[in-house]
Amino acid sequence: MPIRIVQGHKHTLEASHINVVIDVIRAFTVAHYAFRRGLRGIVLAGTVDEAFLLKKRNPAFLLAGEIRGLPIPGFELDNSPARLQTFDFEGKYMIQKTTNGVAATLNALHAEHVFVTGFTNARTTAEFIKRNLWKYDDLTIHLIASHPTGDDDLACAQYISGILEGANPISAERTIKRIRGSEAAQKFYDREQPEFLKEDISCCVQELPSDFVMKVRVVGGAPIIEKVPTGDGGI
Ligand SMILES: O=C(O)[C@H](CS(=O)(=O)O)OP(=O)(O)O
Ligand SMILES: [Mg+2]
Repeated sequence: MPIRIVQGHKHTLEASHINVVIDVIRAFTVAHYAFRRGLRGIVLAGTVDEAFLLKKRNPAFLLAGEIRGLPIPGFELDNSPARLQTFDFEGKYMIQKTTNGVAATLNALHAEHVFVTGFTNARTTAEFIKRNLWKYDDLTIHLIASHPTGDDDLACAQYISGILEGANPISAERTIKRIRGSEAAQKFYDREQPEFLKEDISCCVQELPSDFVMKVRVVGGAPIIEKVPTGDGGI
């Protein structure tokens, strides 16, 4: 089974059947929590200007994201899963612009099926793929760990790979330990950087079984992340 793990967000990938883009800290943890709170979809924006343009065309959409991890002036939401816990997403759409996860996804659209996930939905996503898409004889999968150097997304990619292959899977506990110890996590524990919440990392390392996966669909040239129910085999 050719599963290839790729690290970073500036890749040029060959076409494949499945791409899974991983961003644990924090973009697709944010996405997962927002969907669990009623969000209907996420439009991906490559730049801040593009995000504002999308907002102009769709004033009800929420702007969310970061630059260097920090809030973007004029955006309703930053990239903190902890801060969105009380936000009402019911029936809403979000425009997301982030450094790693969103950029990596925009460079990973050349596949029949494109999924995104953090650790919170990693097992659900891996089991969904195994159940529904394991039918190709010559299946090719890219697991894209979007942080260029950090171990958080790489650990999660290896966790997913272990579940897909079923041989010597890495435990959730070991994966969580690597996420907490990763370079990307350290600023969240730094008391001199209070804008980064340690609660964000707690949000990122929980496994939250869901009845959906997050799948990218390109609508009129615009990539949108949507919920696909796990019970739905006909994706
Ligand atoms: O905000 C984040 O967590 C990161 C940016 S950084 O690594 O903190 O600078 O963005 P993401 O695309 O969610 O990895
Ligand atoms: Mg990240």
